[in-house]
Amino acid sequence: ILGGSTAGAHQRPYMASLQVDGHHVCGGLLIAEQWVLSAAHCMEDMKGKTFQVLLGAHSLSQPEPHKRLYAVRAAVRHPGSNIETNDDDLLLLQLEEKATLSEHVKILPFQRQDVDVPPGTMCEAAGWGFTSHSGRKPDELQQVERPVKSREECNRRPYHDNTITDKMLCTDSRKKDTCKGDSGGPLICNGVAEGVVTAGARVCGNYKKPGIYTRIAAYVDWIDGVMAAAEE
Ligand SMILES: NCc1cccc(Nc2n[nH]c3ncnc(Nc4cccc(O)c4)c23)c1
Repeated sequence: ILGGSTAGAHQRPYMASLQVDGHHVCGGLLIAEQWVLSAAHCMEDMKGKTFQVLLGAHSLSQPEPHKRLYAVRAAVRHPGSNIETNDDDLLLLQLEEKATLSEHVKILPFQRQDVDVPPGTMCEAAGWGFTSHSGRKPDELQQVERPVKSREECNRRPYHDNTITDKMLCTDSRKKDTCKGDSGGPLICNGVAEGVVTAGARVCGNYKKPGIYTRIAAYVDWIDGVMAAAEE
């Protein structure tokens, strides 16, 4: 997160850190006791390694009583996701067991009504991604407030030039923005998860490349279907 601030400890108890070999690679959000939603692109640099999911954390390094690493029983990428585009950039991770819910670990409701968030709505992104262009990695969860940018404007030059579909939304990215390591994390508007961070042009903090999010409401049937079909 560029231009943001340290979140209050455990004030975002739905935040997940996707870890490979003990290192944070992406964000995620707890949407059910045994399910974390993230971004399909987060599985790209895995080379067959395995994910673990960290829940209940504020600091990535310090011992915290409610912090716990979960093994992943299943990783389901959206069938439409691919490395060339931002389309359908969603990943569902089934935890090895149900998460122990507490004040520090909670489920975040997501938007089920497929209606665009009105442009200008102030939303929040959070994550442990880069806090500087030089690639500084925070130890504690960061957050930033961003206004939604209309799809019509986001699709103009010099912005994203007609690559933003109805299943994506944009936020202004001048100075304050998501960045590497924030992919997969939530965009929260009025207390409800509306989007999942996608890297898009991978540019951070440049007003010409607004932040792009996958609109969760456009994938409710897929999400419900995967969770319902998964075996215990
Ligand atoms: N703001 C959109 C957004 C959301 C999520 C991730 C991303 N960026 C990235 N996703 N993956 C990446 N691999 C390498 N570099 C990357 N961005 C980068 C790194 C250092 C300086 C800088 O200005 C930009 C990214 C960008």
